[in-house]
Amino acid sequence: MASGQHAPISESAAWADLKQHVKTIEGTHLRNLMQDNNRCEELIKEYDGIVVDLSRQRVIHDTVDKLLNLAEEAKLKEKIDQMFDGVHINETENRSVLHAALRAPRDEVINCDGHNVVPAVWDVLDKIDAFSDQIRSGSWLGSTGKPLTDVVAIGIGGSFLGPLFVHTAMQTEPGCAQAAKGRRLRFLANVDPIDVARALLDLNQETTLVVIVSKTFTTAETMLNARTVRTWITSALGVEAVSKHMVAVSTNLKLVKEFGIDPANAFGFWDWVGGRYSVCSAVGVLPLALQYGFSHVKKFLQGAWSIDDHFRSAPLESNLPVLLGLMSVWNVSFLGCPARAILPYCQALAKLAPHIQQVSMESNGKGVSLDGVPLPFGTGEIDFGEPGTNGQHSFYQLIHQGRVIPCDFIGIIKSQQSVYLKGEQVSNHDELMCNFFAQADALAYGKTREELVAEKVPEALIPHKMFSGNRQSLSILLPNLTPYTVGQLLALYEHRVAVQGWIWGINSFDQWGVELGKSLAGKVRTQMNAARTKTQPLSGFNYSTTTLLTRYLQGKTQLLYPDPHDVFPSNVLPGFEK
Ligand SMILES: O=P(O)(O)OC[C@H]1O[C@H](O)[C@H](O)[C@@H](O)[C@@H]1O
Repeated sequence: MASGQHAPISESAAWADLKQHVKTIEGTHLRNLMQDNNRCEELIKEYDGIVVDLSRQRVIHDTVDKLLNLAEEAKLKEKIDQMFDGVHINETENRSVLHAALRAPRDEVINCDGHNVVPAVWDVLDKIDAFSDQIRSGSWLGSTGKPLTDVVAIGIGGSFLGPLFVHTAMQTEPGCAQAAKGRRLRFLANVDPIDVARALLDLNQETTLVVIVSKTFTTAETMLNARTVRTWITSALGVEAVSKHMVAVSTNLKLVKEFGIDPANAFGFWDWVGGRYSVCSAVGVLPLALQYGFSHVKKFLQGAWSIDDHFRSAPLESNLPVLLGLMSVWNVSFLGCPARAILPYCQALAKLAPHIQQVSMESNGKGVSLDGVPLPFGTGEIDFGEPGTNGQHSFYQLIHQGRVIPCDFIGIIKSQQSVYLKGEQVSNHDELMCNFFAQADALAYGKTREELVAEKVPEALIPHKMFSGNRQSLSILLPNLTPYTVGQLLALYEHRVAVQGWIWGINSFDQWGVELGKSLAGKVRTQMNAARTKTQPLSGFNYSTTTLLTRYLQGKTQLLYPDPHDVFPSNVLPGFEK
């Protein structure tokens, strides 16, 4: 190792101690561990209405102590402090990591490079408050004098997944639903023209506001979609309509202006907000405020801040994101479980897993330490998930009897919607939650041969009907699903991911791994253009790519640009008739 470089955490005594400890845990079964009420009580934690039950993790008191030793070894407390102090912990990009400042109360002081960033955050929030109110109240009208009732938010990755998650979670909350009456919010992420067709279906240019969301304002997919939708607007309403129908969210206000958007209609944020951590900036706040009004979105920010404040101040042993992160490190690095299932028993959380997938996998899927030293262990988790009970009828088979996949069960005490049919044993939400409670115990306890014999199951079927159990999960119970608790849930996961990254000693805030594919796509684009317009032969690709590309190019001979009206044929997109 070069001088100045740190040894990976796996060379520490705390890591070795945990490795050793695995043998002790291998001698236990959750079936027995769950009988120890004191242990369970110790592992059930609560903060600001959220209950986190870690008792079905494969841990005993000692394990938690040893994980806390590992946290100390990794200087976790210092790392948390450094983040809130605005230290440039994203070293490869030389940036602070201050998404928590996006939800800080007005009177909070959070410094970045010697100045308090909170007033600037609130300047943008106030601007969104005023703008969204103008749109919603109809004091801002489209170019033909009609109110703008529909919003299309164009963005991808972090400029899409977080806002979609929160929108999905708020949609059926009664107060939010009431506030959104008569309005539509659509997202356009994929560069696939099919996504354009879906996003614009049934929309009318005269009543549509387009929000282009891109931190860099250079992302190829977003910019092509933005140009496409601009054409959709201008070919119906004229070029002058852009100022009334298109606004932008970006850190790159220069490019926003060059695109033709009035700087007055641009909502900024800062390089200390990572894309996947940007939902609390104008990236999420603007589209959500347009749909639901700023007051609801403000509660979402307050919920996130509640966890931020807890994260920076609670002792590590009762700090929810810290404990959640440590459990994940234990599962991934010591118990050999590289995947994690995120299973909300709430349809409104249907987009939680896709969002956390980016937050977690883009943050922690790294191969080298902060110092650039290749790591002798794998980092990151393979995150996936679906709402329960849908997942139960799909992939849970594998989780029960196939591979061991630690699960996050998320349940809600009071549902956004209440249905209780006369004569039914339980309400519909209770029925859902019966599954939430049952699945965690089914995984932990399993089913033994003895139990099956007692049930007189035929011998030949016994091996098929046995469940090993001892499969770890954790449960998060929220009092309800409101903008506030959605904010809490978001921050809980964001900080948990950061904790994991700090323990592993990686930079969770860069994403160099997405660059290579982008630049290779650029090379293909250049050659595709040359092949289509100058019938130039392909060069520089391997045999396989050349073969497939040739087949692709032969399959489509279109060389001319169609008339804009053909770009949006009327049979696909009403409102774009010739
Ligand atoms: O917001 P943008 O600059 O358009 O970036 C959109 C996305 O681009 C890349 O794929 C990055 O890996 C993501 O982290 C980012 O969220």
